[in-house]
Amino acid sequence: METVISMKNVSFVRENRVILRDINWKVSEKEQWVILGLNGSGKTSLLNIVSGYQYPTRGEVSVLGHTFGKTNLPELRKQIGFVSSSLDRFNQTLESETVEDIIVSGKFATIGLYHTVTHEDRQQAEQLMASFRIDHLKGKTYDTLSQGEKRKVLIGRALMAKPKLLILDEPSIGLDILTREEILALIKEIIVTQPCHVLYVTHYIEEIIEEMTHVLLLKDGQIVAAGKKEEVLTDEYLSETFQLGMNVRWEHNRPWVSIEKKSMLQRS
Ligand SMILES: Nc1ncnc2c1ncn2[C@@H]1O[C@H](COP(=O)(O)OP(=O)(O)OP(=O)(O)O)[C@@H](O)[C@H]1O
Repeated sequence: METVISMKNVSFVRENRVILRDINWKVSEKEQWVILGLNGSGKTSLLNIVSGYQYPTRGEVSVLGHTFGKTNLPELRKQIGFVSSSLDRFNQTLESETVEDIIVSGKFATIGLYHTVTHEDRQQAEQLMASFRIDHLKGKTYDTLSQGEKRKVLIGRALMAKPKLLILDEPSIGLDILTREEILALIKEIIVTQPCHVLYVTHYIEEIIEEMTHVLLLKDGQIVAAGKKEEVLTDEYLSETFQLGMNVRWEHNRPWVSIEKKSMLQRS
């Protein structure tokens, strides 16, 4: 079985602060992982290391068979699709782009189209739009889209490069319940139909759909638990991770949490 991600004793220190400490984590074939943790627990830092945008201070990292320090990181990055709300930083450039151009640009990992686009590229983008049921948005510019439509376009853009690893950093942020379920349905379709692994970061435990198999819990840059979701999503581990008394229950193969009365409305 091929290892998708391997981290051995990884630490990440910035400005004399330990942001990630002694991370030992392995993602194998056919595993779809969710990363959970409070604000500032180190989730984005972990994703940035996986995608080669930040280098660990200590430890060994290997992603999709590329061992850091012995590999060409730009080559690795081409195999990783990254959908993050931080793309909003580039909104200025995105705003006036059409949906189809944004999706095609995913092939070149650029914001804006600066490369020669082939007929095949256009066809692939059309197929993606059809499968995401956003073909009616063709010709529209990004600034005219709803939040949910924008999210679908960015996920489509990430898939354009046929990534082996798709990182989704809080893709449901700012979405209403209906639109969030649409995005989750899309992610389910991707997991089932595409040969790529998903790494999903969220603050909402009920977004862990049936197809997501494993969970990593982070607290203060350290792993609280990592493994099969049924073993990790326990009252004890969740309460420790979120520093609140929490109870988990499973409904329609999804975990839902409630907060214990004594922990409600507490102020730090
Ligand atoms: N390059 C850096 N230099 C200094 N501090 C950093 C750097 N990167 C991250 N941090 C700090 O490390 C901590 C973890 O940040 P990170 O963004 O990884 O957390 P997170 O779990 O993704 O948070 P959120 O859920 O709020 O997005 C934060 O306190 C952040 O300020």
